[in-house]
Amino acid sequence: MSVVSASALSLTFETDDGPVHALSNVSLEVEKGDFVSFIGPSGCGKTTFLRVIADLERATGGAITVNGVSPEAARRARAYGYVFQAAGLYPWRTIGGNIRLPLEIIGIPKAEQAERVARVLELVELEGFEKRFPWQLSGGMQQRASIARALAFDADLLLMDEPFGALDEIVRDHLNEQLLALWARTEKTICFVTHSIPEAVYLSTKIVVMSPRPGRIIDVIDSPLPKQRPLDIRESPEFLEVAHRVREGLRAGHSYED
Ligand SMILES: Nc1ncnc2c1ncn2[C@@H]1O[C@H](COP(=O)(O)OP(=O)(O)OP(=O)(O)O)[C@@H](O)[C@H]1O
Repeated sequence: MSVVSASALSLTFETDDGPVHALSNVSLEVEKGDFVSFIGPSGCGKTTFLRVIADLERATGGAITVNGVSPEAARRARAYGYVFQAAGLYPWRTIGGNIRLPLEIIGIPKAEQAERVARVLELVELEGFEKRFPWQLSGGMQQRASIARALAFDADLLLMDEPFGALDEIVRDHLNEQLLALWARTEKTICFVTHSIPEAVYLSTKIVVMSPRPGRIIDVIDSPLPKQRPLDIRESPEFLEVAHRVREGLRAGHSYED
């Protein structure tokens, strides 16, 4: 069974300036354990697609299931953790307090909250930072804390919307490595939005190239790269070939617009 199964999905926003076709005829299967990146220019519907999976938007056409059920049923069953573009930590709560907050809201017993916080802090390599406040952490560490918060739900599916977009390249490289290690250890299914070709190719088992107006899929690339990926794999011919195909797809999508 696919984790996400979309078939001829479309979503049109009715706005004062007329309809906006954010998604058109999107069909995609995300299998358990996949690391799927969505790449494409601004406005091609990447965030909208993630939000449909998360039941934060409703499709206006086609069909989608998450873990075999409707996005609403999946949300109620806490099927996913969501990591946003900005870390979005509450400044008046400690890192541990931020991670705990959603667990408090859904009524997880205190002892289990503590266990989960300790486990996810270890997964993102932030042991010892539980009692610090967000402003005492670097941008990269804050983003890791927000990943920890999403992991604390213990869902098999992680939705990540450009989590590293605001970070400099060195920090981003490091977080990409850490995220791959975390993915390998936890065997989660990850849907990841990015604007960066190297990031998409480095991280993914499957790359979905999208194009705007209307937002649609141009190409789906199954990565030939092995699961173990040192950073210097980015200089290998296989890597460069996939990056080239992504770039070609983006270019083709762009000329469609003109
Ligand atoms: N609530 C909304 N009402 C009207 N239009 C919307 C709404 N949300 C998104 N859109 C439009 O739908 C299109 C797709 O937006 P979306 O945010 O999914 O794109 P994106 O690919 O994630 O872009 P970016 O890379 O800039 O985040 C855009 O044209 C956007 O303006």
